[in-house]
Amino acid sequence: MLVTLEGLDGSGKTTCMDALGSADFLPEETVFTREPTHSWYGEAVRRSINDDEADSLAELFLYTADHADHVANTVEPALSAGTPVISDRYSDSRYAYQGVTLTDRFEDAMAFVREIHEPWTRSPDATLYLDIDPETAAERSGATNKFETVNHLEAVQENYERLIATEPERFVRIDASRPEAEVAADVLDAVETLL
Ligand SMILES: Nc1ncnc2c1ncn2[C@@H]1O[C@H](COP(=O)(O)OP(=O)(O)O)[C@@H](O)[C@H]1O
Ligand SMILES: Cc1cn([C@H]2C[C@H](O)[C@@H](COP(=O)(O)OP(=O)(O)O)O2)c(=O)[nH]c1=O
Repeated sequence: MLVTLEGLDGSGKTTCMDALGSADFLPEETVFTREPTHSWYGEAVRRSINDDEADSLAELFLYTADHADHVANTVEPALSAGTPVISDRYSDSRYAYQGVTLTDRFEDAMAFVREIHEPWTRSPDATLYLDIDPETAAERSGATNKFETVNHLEAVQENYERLIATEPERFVRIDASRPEAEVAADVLDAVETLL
């Protein structure tokens, strides 16, 4: 089973991944992973994130290359062996974020990004959406990169809502504005139920 965590920057994904890492109900071999990954493709992505002049279409393909490598070399092999995979960000991040950065180039940028993935990606079985308002998200994330402004995060949030409306059965919405321990407890409960 592939479970993904999604949400705005600062929504608490890393904090919840840490809590999942010490959950005793998960098999020892569970793969905890993330996008951008730690591979050299992921390094290229981080370089682009920190470059305010990066071309948004080139950036989409860097993220997508990282995803292709992640699916082929981490996600699929684990799933084929029956090992659960939990990923901090995954394809929905591209649909939501690059669905915003590419709005000046495509009529429906999110649809374009989805079409690029559709023939080869492996969709998540379930996605936990850490729901938080853009102001709190920007505050918590410290607005350290070009994606972390309130205006940008508002548009990203709208795209996440579009994705949830399209596939409500895949998403579990978690109110991430509550204290860390409560959010993490809900995430653990949701994953235990899913598995
Ligand atoms: N529920 C919460 N309430 C208050 N602060 C939180 C909460 N969850 C996370 N934080 C803090 O917000 C910051 C961003 O959290 P993090 O888990 O790194 O988010 P993300 O991985 O989604 O960007 C960290 O300083 C973290 O300690
Ligand atoms: C995976 C992914 C991340 N991003 C953005 C979201 C973040 O602003 C940035 C880095 O992601 P990440 O390191 O997960 O940031 P955070 O822990 O703050 O949520 O990259 C995209 O725009 N598209 C993507 O496909």
